[in-house]
Amino acid sequence: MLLQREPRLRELRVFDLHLGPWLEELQTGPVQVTAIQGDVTQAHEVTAAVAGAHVVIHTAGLVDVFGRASSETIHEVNVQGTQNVIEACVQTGTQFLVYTSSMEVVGPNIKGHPFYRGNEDTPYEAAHRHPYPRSKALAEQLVLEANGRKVHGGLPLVTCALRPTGIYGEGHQIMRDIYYQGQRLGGRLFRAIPASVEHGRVYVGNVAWMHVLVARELQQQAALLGGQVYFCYDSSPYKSYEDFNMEILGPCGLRLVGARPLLPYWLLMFLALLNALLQWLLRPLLLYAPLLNPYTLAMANTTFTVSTNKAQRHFGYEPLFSWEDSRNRTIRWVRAMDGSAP
Ligand SMILES: NC(=O)C1=CN([C@@H]2O[C@H](COP(=O)(O)OP(=O)(O)OC[C@H]3O[C@@H](n4cnc5c(N)ncnc54)[C@H](O)[C@@H]3O)[C@@H](O)[C@H]2O)C=CC1
Ligand SMILES: C[C@@H](CO)CCC[C@@H](C)[C@H]1CC[C@H]2[C@@H]3[C@H](O)CC4=CC(=O)CC[C@]4(C)[C@H]3CC[C@]12C
Repeated sequence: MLLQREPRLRELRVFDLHLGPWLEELQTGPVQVTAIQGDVTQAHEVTAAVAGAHVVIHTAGLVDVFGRASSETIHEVNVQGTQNVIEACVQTGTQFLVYTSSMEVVGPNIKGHPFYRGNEDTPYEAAHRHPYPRSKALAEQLVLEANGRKVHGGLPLVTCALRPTGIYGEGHQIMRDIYYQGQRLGGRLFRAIPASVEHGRVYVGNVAWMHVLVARELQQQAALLGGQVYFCYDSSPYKSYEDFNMEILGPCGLRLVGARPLLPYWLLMFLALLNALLQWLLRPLLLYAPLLNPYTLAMANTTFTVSTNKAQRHFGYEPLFSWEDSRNRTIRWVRAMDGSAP
């Protein structure tokens, strides 16, 4: 999107642990695209990649709520990695840093308090035990506290953090896994979450667009945007996590069975705990990481939606993709996956 929507772009550097063939497709236009294979936990690699950059968009992260990675690894990538990016900006004189934070920095909290169509100023007790939200909250704090630090050359570092709600769209692995789960169950999914529990979702293209826009406006309005957080939002409907997924998986042939959860919450939590026990027992032999675990069940059962226009007020953000367009693009992606089932 930077290549399509940022006319002043002269070079795009993509720094990632895993580079993919998709990068070759980007290298066909007038803008120089530099792919750098590297690890954000390695400060020297980050510094080398950042040197000479005008703006850094730091979106790398270990997104794991399924117990695949250790809490130490999650912390090392998400927190230490972010610290490395900040120090690289300071040492090399890069003045603008945008961080991809997350709704999870706020909630849902461990007490299951609902956050109903809240905004960046809504009071809410952010309390986390899980390594992922803790790491995102610590990383966001580092980024916001770094705002105003002097970078090499004496100018101030200008930072901000974007907080996407549940991202969906092309490449969404969880949506993909749920689709194949439904196919294995004869085209059916079984409701486990009450339809009344709203969970915020935002299309990946609109998240990308907000990053492009804030990276541009951060340079023009440093005093207003520096040190700020912005929820990522669009016109995706407020629905339960499962009902939202069915907006996409329904047209792909799946059916959600049950107008209300087929099992009581206590039984679902028992099954989630059983999954967690199995994961622990099997770990020496294999990685067992199902969707259902105590954390994901609690998350899915706690309302968390945002209603805000802070990004619009501060830097003129308007979603680039309508709900219909976002939905149709995602449906097309799911349909194109057929035949590539794992
Ligand atoms: N998926 C979601 O619903 C949401 C994601 N986010 C945030 O968005 C950002 C992108 O996440 P997704 O696109 O969902 O996940 P993703 O796993 O598709 O993207 C993460 C990227 O970071 C790279 N990466 C991981 N460890 C690295 C390391 N040590 N060094 C360099 N690169 C590394 C991965 O290779 C991958 O390309 C993350 O910071 C995540 O916390 C925020 C809110 C919602
Ligand atoms: C119990 C299952 C019955 O169908 C449903 C399980 C759904 C969960 C896998 C998801 C429910 C809420 C999701 C999280 C939410 O969208 C916020 C997130 C923000 C991020 O930064 C990363 C992803 C995630 C933690 C997301 C992960 C999947 C859910 C827990």
